[in-house]
Amino acid sequence: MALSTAPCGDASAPVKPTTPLISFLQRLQSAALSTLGPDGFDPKLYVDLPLKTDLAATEEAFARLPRPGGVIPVSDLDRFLGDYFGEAGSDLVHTEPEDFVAEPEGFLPKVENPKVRAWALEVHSLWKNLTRRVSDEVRRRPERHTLLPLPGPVVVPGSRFREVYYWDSYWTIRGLLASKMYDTAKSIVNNLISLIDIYGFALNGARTYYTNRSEPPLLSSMVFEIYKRTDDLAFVKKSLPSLLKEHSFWNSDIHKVIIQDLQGCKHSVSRYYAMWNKPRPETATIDVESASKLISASQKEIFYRQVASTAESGWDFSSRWMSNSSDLTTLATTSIIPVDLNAFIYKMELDIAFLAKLIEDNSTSEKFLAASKARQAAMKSIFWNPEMEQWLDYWLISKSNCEEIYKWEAHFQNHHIFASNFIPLWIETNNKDLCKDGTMVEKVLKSLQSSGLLHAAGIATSLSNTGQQWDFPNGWAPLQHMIVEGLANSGSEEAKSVAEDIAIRWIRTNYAAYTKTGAMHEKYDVETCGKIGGGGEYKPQTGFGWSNGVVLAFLEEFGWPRDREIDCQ
Ligand SMILES: OC[C@H]1O[C@H](O[C@H]2O[C@H](CO)[C@@H](O)[C@H](O)[C@H]2O)[C@H](O)[C@@H](O)[C@@H]1O
Repeated sequence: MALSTAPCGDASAPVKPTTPLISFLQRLQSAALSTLGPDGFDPKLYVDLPLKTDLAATEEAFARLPRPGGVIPVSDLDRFLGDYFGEAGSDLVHTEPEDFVAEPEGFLPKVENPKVRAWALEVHSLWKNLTRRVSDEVRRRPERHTLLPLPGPVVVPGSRFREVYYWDSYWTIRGLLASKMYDTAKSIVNNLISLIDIYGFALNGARTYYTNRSEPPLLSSMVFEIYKRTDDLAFVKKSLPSLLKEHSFWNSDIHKVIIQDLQGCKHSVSRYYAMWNKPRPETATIDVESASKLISASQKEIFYRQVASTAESGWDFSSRWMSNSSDLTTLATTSIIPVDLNAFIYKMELDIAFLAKLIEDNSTSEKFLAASKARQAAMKSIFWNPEMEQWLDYWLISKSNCEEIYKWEAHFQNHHIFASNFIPLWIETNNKDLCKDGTMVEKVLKSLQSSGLLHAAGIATSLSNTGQQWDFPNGWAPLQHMIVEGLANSGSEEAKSVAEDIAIRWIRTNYAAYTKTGAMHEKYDVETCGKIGGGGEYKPQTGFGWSNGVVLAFLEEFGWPRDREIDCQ
C-alpha cells in the first residue's frame, strides 16, 4: 500500500512561479554559506535583503566577486553586501501605533497583583517594538524587495520573523484586543484581506517567497473577535467577501479530499498542500542538505513539496507529519487529513454563518450553517476516536495514488498523542454543542489529563522528543490558548479549573523567562518553569507576537489575585 501524495500524484500538482530576485538571493545565500560556514548561519537573512540598486547591476557585481577555490572571501562578501543591499528588515519602518496608550482605560481589570500588573504593562508596551509600516521604497520599487507592500501598519512576531505571519496574527490580535488597540487589530485583518484580494488566499507570510502556501486559516476568527469588541458592522461587511474566497481555497482542488465513512456517507475534508516542489527559499540551504540522501530528482521534488506543505500547517516540523519520526525525508503531510485544520474550517463556517447573518445576508448564513453541520459530522465520523476520547489525524493510505474517494478505515487514524488532538474542543465548546453533552466534555477532559501532555509549565506539543520544534518538550502559546479557552468555555466547572491551572502555569513560565532574559519567547520548554524551548532549524526567537498575545488574553480572562505568587512554584 502507498501513501497518497496527491489525487493523481505530485507531478501533476500545481507549482507557483518564483521571481528573478528570489532566485538570485538564493544563489547569494548558498555562496554566503560556503564563505561563512554553517555555525550561526541563518539562510533567511539573505532572502530578506532589500536591493539598493537594480537586480541586473547587482547580479553583475556578484559575478565579478573573486572566488579563489570557488569560495568568496569574507571581506569581499561583506563589502558586496554593504554596497548593494540594505539591512534585512530595513524595508519595514518602526512606527508607534496610533491607538497605543501606556496604560489603557480598563486594562486587565482582574489583575490585582502589582508585580504581575507591572509586567503585563511591559508586555503591552512591546506592541510598540513590534509595530511597523512598509517603507515607501517598497511601494516605489517592489521588484527590489521580497517584502510585500501591505497597506496598513503591521505587527510582526519578532527577531528573524521580520514580516507578518498569518496564523500568528490571530493571537497577536487577541493580545491587542486586551490592550484596547482596536485600530491596529483591524489593520492586521485589512492587510490579510489585501493578500486574499491579490493571491486568492492568505499567504503564510508577507514575502514573495511565501506566495505558494497559506497557514492555518484563522481570518474568520480574527474578524469574529474584533466584531465582539467593536460592534463594527462596516468592518464585517468589508471582510465577508474575503472569508468566502478563503473558504473556497481550502475546499477545492488539491486541498479537498472526499472520504466515505463506514455508513457510506461521503465527507468533504481539507488538507495542507503547498503549491511548491523546490527548496523553500528562506531555508534553501537546509532543505537541499536534507534532500541530499534522496537519489532521484522526482523524489527530491516530492520531499520539497512535503516540506512546504508542512510549513503551511504552521507545525514545521513535527513527528506528526512523518512516517518515521527520526527521518525528515519521510514527511507525508499531503497524505494526512489534519484534525486541527478541519476544526479551523469548521469554525470558519460557523463564523461566516454568524457574520453573514449580522449583515442580513441570510442565504450565505444558511449555506454556511449547513456547511458547518456537514463538517461537524465529519469531525465525528473521520476524526473522533471513542476509545481514546480524542480527535485523531487521518492518514490517506491507498492502493493507488489516484483515488477519488477514500474509504475510511479505523487503523488509518494516527493513534499518537499530539496537542492538536484536543483542538476541536476550542470549536465545539464555542459552538456550545459539546456542552450540551456534559459527559462528552468530561471524557475529553479525562483523556487530556491522562494523555501525558500536561506538564509543570504547560501543554506539550507531542510526547516524542525528536529535536523538531513542534514536538516534546516544546509548548507553544497558540496551543495553550486554544485548549485552555476550549476547556474554560465548556460549561464544566472542573474543566474550567483545569483551564485556569494550565493558564497559571503558562503565565508563570513566561514571567520567569522574561525576568531572566528580558524577553518574551517564541516557544517554551514545558518540563521546567522559566525554560525556553529549542530544537528545529533556526535559533529560538524573541519578541514575540503570539506569546505576548496569549499572556495578555489569559490575564484578561483569569486575572491574577493580589496574594497569588507569580514566581515558579
Ligand atoms: O523559516 C522557517 C519557517 O519559519 C516559519 O515557521 C515558524 O514561525 C512562524 C512565525 O512565528 C510560525 O507561524 C510557524 O508556525 C513556525 O513554525 C514559517 O512560517 C515557515 O513557513 C518557514 O518555512
